[in-house]
Amino acid sequence: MNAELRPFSLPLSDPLDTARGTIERRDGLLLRLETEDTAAEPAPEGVTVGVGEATPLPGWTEHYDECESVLADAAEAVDGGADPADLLADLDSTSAARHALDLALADLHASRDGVPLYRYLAEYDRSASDPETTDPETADSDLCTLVKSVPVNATVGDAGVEETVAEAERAAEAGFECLKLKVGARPLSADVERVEAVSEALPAVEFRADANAAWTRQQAQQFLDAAGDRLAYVEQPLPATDLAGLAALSGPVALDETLAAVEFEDGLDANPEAVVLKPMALGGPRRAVELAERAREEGISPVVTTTIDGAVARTAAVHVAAAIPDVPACGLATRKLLESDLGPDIAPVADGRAVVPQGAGNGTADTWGYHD
Ligand SMILES: O=C(O)CCC(=O)c1ccccc1C(=O)O
Ligand SMILES: [Mg+2]
Repeated sequence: MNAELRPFSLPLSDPLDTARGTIERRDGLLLRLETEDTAAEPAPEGVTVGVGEATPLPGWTEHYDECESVLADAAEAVDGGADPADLLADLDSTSAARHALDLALADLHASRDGVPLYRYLAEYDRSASDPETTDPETADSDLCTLVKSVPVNATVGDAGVEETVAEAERAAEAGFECLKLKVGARPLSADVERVEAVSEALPAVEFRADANAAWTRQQAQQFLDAAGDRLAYVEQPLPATDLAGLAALSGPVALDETLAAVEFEDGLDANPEAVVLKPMALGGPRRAVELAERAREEGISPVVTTTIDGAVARTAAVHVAAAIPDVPACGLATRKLLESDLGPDIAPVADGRAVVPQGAGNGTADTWGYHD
């Protein structure tokens, strides 16, 4: 197998203001695997390609430099004859790098099988969770459900009341039925006012708020008491590792940063309303689908989002969402925040839903040559 790495840098046209600061650009690496494999039905070209993306974001993943260095080692090992699947374990503490390899492998397998990535992911999860009863002969016919699109939320950055309402109205006008507001960057009373204003302006829309770990226990409870009734949940009201505080809050809470900082099972024990699954922060699309299944077993809602990734990882996250039955609205409408992208958008958002690509694999292998 042959492995190649290529760095990229994507500026945001619309920087995202959060309680943690402003996200202005996304730098990352594409990983391309190519194999002349011995599949029953080899691709006409005689090779199969898988492309993965690592777009690290400290706070959720390792830093860029570490990501680049471990991926360069992995690519060299693959070129030297190592089985890439054996290298995944080495990347356990570098989730963005692991994501690139996990996605490249999943894309390669799905492409070789001639199925869209979401079908491969759903199948992979079934056989992982129930190896005894999954008969490979019949499994595929059981899983022929066509998922054409998945529901997505609009993401509204931190801003004053008027701008927040205007932005929310534009999103609702564009067909979004679920909106996520960034909070925690201004005084509590101002955020409560923003939530009240949007929910009064748009009574039919479901709202979420994301505090990006900005509050103390007391502030978080105060916000939930004042605005909780108007919100489906508050994402990450407290610092990532304050599990006891998160578990003690009264009102609906979702975990995001926490999932990148502690064992997933410990996060589930805090009994959140929802878990925000970022494949980039969890080590890859296959892992994200497994964790979604675990959350569901506990009655916890799995919401899929990205760290504002490029087209390769964003499309893969759409496949992850499509592999989860009855997935709730996901934070996947982030293409419009980017000024340029790794390739054409094959999972475009319209009317509050993202189109799920139906070609083989992730469908983004040609992004490799896009900027050439
Ligand atoms: O979930 C969404 O609506 C979009 C993604 C998002 O908010 C986000 C994007 C980059 C980094 C962190 C976050 C976050 O959920 O906190
Ligand atoms: Mg979040």
